[in-house]
Amino acid sequence: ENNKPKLYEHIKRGENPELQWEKISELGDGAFGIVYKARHRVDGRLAAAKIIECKTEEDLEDFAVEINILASCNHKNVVKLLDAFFFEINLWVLIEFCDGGALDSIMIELERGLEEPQIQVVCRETCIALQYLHQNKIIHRDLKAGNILLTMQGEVKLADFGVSALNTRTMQKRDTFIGTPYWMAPEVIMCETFKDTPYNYSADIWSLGVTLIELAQTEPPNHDLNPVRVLLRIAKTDPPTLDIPSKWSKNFSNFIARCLVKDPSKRAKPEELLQHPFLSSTTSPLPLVKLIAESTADVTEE
Ligand SMILES: COc1ccc(Nc2ncnc(-c3cccnc3Nc3cc(NC(=O)c4cccc(C(F)(F)F)c4)ccc3C)n2)cc1
Repeated sequence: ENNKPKLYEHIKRGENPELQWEKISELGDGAFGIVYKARHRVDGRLAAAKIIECKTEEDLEDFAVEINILASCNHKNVVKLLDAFFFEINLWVLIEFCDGGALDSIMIELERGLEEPQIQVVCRETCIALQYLHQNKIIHRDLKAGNILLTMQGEVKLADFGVSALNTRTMQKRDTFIGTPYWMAPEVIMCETFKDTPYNYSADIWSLGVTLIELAQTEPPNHDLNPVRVLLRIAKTDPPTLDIPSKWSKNFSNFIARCLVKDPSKRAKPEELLQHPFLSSTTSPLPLVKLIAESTADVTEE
């Protein structure tokens, strides 16, 4: 049908990616395929290349969703799509390489959390990224330190290594199994029917608040509970706070409190947060350059 070409407008078909991109090393083995560090054979650009085996056209459709999201993003704080190929049942997605790695790996490497000036820079850049995504009607849905990438120059780039693309598929599949609507609660109807309700966007702001606690303490609140218990606990208890508030500025604690508001309609928006005193004083990426140098230094020493 005529909508096919539109869905795949960013995916090159019938071209062998290996003629343009050379695999250098393995970056990780994701749930849906291996990710390599790759270099462009002509201009030397570095990329992270995810190679996914697509057995059915449905698989391809799922991942095309992610590629369309990435292709529609053009912002300094969001990872950039460099290339996409579908060749011999393999889908290749190539993203600009961020040489500082993800923030959770940096904290593991350094065996400590970030200092407040470093958290301020990450927080401001991530708020700007969220504002951009929300303006483009994109909800991240999986914001955490593991999805925030750094470069050696101290740039902050929002990524999503999860299976968000597949989630949409399972979401659609889930929708069909959601059962007859007569017994459905209003908020479930709201969530399923008006995907663009402002409340869905504000879920990313809650996740930002939890991510800030993770950056300060290396783990998110309730990390010691099993996943089922956590769901009940988040829904039932008061919003989490920093374990030792006296270690941090009042502005930091207050910023987190504006994100971790249980009523989505009362939760802060990116615009408000960017005016908050915790962020207004930050300008230079310098604190992050120091952090990345330390963490990559450790790696080279090994
Ligand atoms: C272990 O050490 C390192 C060192 C450097 C890096 N740098 C790096 N730079 C860029 N990408 C990656 C990466 C690593 C593992 C898996 N995927 C990566 N990037 C990537 C991301 C995506 N997709 C997204 O980030 C994405 C998908 C949907 C939405 C969005 C967003 F909403 F944020 F725009 C973002 C697709 C394909 C790839 C290869 N890794 C990683 C690990």
